Parts: sequence; structure tokens; C-alpha cells
Amino acid sequence: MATIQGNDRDAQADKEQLAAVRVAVDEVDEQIVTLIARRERLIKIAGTLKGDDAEVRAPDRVEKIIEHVRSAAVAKDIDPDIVESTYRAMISGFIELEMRVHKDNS
Ligand SMILES: C=C(O[C@@H]1C=C(C(=O)O)C=C[C@H]1O)C(=O)O
Repeated sequence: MATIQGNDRDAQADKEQLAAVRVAVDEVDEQIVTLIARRERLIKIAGTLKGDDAEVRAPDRVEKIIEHVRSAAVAKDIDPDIVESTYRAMISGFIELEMRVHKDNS
């Protein structure tokens, strides 16, 4: 009977570790989506409190958020560019959502 040796055993161990890492990534994603849902509820409220489209877009506020999350990324020793691009994509979606909420309320 063949036994698993050397490289085969390493490859098997890597596969098992990758599967475990993916389970952990899925758990983190659940947490992230929970936080995005919480963020979305707040953004919708903000949309009801603003006077016009320019206020909804609030580009100065967007830049302050980017500055804030970049600093938070640096403090945690992760790549601030990844955090910034993630936030810019998310905020761009939220601005469109907030626009719709704002229109429905005005
Ligand atoms: C939530 C706001 O409105 C918009 C959405 C933002 C966001 O998703 O973080 C940020 C600024 C605005 O473009 C706000 O003004 O605070």
C-alpha cells in the first residue's frame, strides 16, 4: 500500500490549511457584511437629513473618511491603498443609494 510521503504530504497539508483559511475568510466576510448593513442604515438616515444633491455627495466628507481609514490602516500595519480603494468603491455605491433615499424624501 502506498503511503503519503515528502512533497505529497506537504501538498496535502497545504490543501487542508487552505481550506481552513477559506472557512476563516468566509466568517470574516459575514462580519464585514453585518457591518456594511449597519453602515447602510446610517447612510440612509443621512440621506433624509440633507438639503440637496451636493450635500448628499459631500466630497469633502468623503476625503475626511478616506484620510481617517488610511490612518486606521497604517495603525494596524495593513496596506492603506487597499483600504482606500475598498472604501472609494463602497462609498460610491452608498452615494447612489443615498441619492435615491434623498429623492424619495424630497
Ligand atoms: C453619509 C454621508 O453621505 C455620503 C456618503 C458617504 C459614505 O458612504 O460614507 C460619505 C459622504 C457622502 O458622500 C455623509 O455625508 O456623512
